[in-house]
Amino acid sequence: MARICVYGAGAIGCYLGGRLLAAGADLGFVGRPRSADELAEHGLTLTDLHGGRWRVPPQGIAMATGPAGAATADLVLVTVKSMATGTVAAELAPVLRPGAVVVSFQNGLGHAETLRAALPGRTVLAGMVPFNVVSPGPGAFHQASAGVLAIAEDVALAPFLPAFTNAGLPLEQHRNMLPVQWAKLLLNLNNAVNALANRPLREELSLRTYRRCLALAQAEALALLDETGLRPARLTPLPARWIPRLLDTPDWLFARLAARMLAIDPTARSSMSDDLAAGRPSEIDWINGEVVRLAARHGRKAPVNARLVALIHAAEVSPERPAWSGAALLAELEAARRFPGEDVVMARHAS
Ligand SMILES: NC(=O)C1=CN([C@@H]2O[C@H](COP(=O)(O)OP(=O)(O)OC[C@H]3O[C@@H](n4cnc5c(N)ncnc54)[C@H](OP(=O)(O)O)[C@@H]3O)[C@@H](O)[C@H]2O)C=CC1
Ligand SMILES: CC(C)(CO)C(=O)C(=O)O
Repeated sequence: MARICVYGAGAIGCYLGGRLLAAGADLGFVGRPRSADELAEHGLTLTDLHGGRWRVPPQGIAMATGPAGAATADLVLVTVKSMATGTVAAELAPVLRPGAVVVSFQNGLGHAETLRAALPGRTVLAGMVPFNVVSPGPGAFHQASAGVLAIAEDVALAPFLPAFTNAGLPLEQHRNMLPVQWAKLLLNLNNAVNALANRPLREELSLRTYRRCLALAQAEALALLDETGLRPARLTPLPARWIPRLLDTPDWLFARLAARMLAIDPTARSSMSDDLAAGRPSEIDWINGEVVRLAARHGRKAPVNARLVALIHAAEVSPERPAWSGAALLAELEAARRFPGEDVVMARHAS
């Protein structure tokens, strides 16, 4: 049986790894000592929004706290945050078997390229996790929204596909992952809005002022993508370019038109919100920062996304967790859009 290693035992790693283990996969984790202690005490309990529940007892979990845990793997799923990709690539390089396949199941772009550069001779593929995972308690991981895992098409995946299918997590293969990754990134532009709002996703997305903040960030990114000729893949019932208009509809209409977008566990927050809550650096430079870099490459500016980057960096070092009202954040982003050259912080966050 093919051996799988999940590198990074956090929300996504524990959920994917736990589901695969529960379906009988030969799988081990590489994670931090605190994650090893958590899983050794509590095992894994996986649940999903459809009422599914899977249990892996502590004795069924193999967890290494260093790269040696990946040495025998045929498939490595990289599930660390963006800033850790370079370190993981360097850690994998001396231990990974020559024929091993590596998949980046991370948000943002370019992680597969970073891993590939450090891992010559291995197949490195981009993947995409569309759903949210929350941890309601120690060892517990809950899939809080729907979606199908996406991955770059490759013949090297064939031996691993049954394990994912058996686990109820089939892999949808895509010939070109870049449009898929950009479509996910457009949705992830909400991570910053959600983190600044300091509210659960469902509550935040139910309020038009926050949705209009997201619409501004998405419209800016979509205009740049249009210029480069990149058409984002369709991950939602509506094509990506219509979503800003949908976001701008009144709350009652949005609730009717976008029921699927609001089908999220009421406690779920974006992974960026979780990062701020835990005092960890965020992935803002790999999400909204990617839009700012795209603009710069084309001699343009992306002032709305640049402002979100600045606000999140400020929140990362703020002693108090900001909780922007929708109106204040919208005014801030509108001002950034209207006066792109000026670095003025308009409104202060108001609860
Ligand atoms: N959470 C979610 O709902 C979703 C997340 N994603 C994306 O998935 C990726 C993973 O996110 P998420 O699971 O939330 O992240 P987490 O922070 O929950 O998990 C990552 C884990 O990896 C650990 N880690 C980091 N570096 C190493 C290393 N060198 N060796 C061993 N362990 C390491 C981290 O420890 P430490 O914190 O100490 O560094 C942490 O425990 C991100 O790119 C995220 O954007 C995508 C869809 C949804
Ligand atoms: C699933 C989604 C879009 C929102 O939770 C996400 O990717 C994240 O939180 O990072």
